[in-house]
Amino acid sequence: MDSSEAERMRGERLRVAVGGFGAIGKPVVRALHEGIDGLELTAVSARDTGRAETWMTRELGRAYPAMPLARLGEVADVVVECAPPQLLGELARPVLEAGKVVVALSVGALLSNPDLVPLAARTGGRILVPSGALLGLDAVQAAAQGEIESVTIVTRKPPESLRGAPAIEAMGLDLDTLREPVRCFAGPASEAISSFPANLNVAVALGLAGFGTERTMLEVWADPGVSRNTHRISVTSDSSNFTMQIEGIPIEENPRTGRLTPLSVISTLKRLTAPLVIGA
Ligand SMILES: NC(=O)C1=CN([C@@H]2O[C@H](COP(=O)(O)OP(=O)(O)OC[C@H]3O[C@@H](n4cnc5c(N)ncnc54)[C@H](O)[C@@H]3O)[C@@H](O)[C@H]2O)C=CC1
Ligand SMILES: O=C([O-])CC(=O)C(=O)O
Repeated sequence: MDSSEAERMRGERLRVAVGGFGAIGKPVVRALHEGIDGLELTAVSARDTGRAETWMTRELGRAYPAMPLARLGEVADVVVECAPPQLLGELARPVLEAGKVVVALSVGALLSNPDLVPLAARTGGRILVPSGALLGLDAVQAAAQGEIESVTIVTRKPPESLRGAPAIEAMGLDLDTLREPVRCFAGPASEAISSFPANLNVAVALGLAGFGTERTMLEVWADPGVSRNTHRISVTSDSSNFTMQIEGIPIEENPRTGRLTPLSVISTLKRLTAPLVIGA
């Protein structure tokens, strides 16, 4: 970050761009449009620019500039990544090369782009991972400053929210006729993401928060008995043992994603400039 960038971080408004215009991107764009202290929305990126412009004009009364993911870093200090996971590198590399900030939602894709963290370390860029659909990453990170003995996460999802996952297709599971819960995965978080690239970012975020994705143990259930994306996390460590559960209400437009996730991004954005930061 050069001195003019540093000045902007201190005094001027931070410029924010949003890459991906779906279940997470739209509410985040709306919140930035409605106003977050110290932040200014400068651009968005969508697969279908025309549709995004129509949506913004209808819903917000103006269309913010739309541009390709790889160019968002040219017009923003902070770029929110909420696009399909295979596009994380394309969006993040130029932002990090410029020493800027990526707020990453496709956390699982950090594992298949292992150059991004060293790139950020070299340039002074930063990758911020909101807690997203999860909870308690602050406590897991604190416990990791001591000795963690185990971290487990058991995920139960309504069958509908697992539709399209490669693992479900490989199992030949008919999600429409499930009567009983079916376990679709058991193993380390690091191995789950290739089978569920759009469903288990939370397990990778949990792993990265403390015990490592290879030691963080995950079970995934397609459960016709739940209507919410449910994650139950248990941690044992030399400072504390804790168990946490979250039941996320799926977003209608994209039931793979819960309502809390865009709110978590908005909260992360607010904390970029807030004078008081809780749970930092
Ligand atoms: N960390 C977390 O807790 C969570 C992470 N996620 C992840 O966040 C990411 C975004 O999730 P959602 O908003 O729910 O997905 P979504 O599928 O609703 O939205 C993604 C958007 O990106 C757009 N897109 C596709 N190709 C593009 C391109 N070349 N350029 C620009 N935009 C393009 C799509 O048209 C779509 O509108 C996904 O990777 C998802 O797995 C989702 C939920 C929770
Ligand atoms: O909403 C959820 O359960 C989490 C999710 O999709 C993800 O981690 O990608």
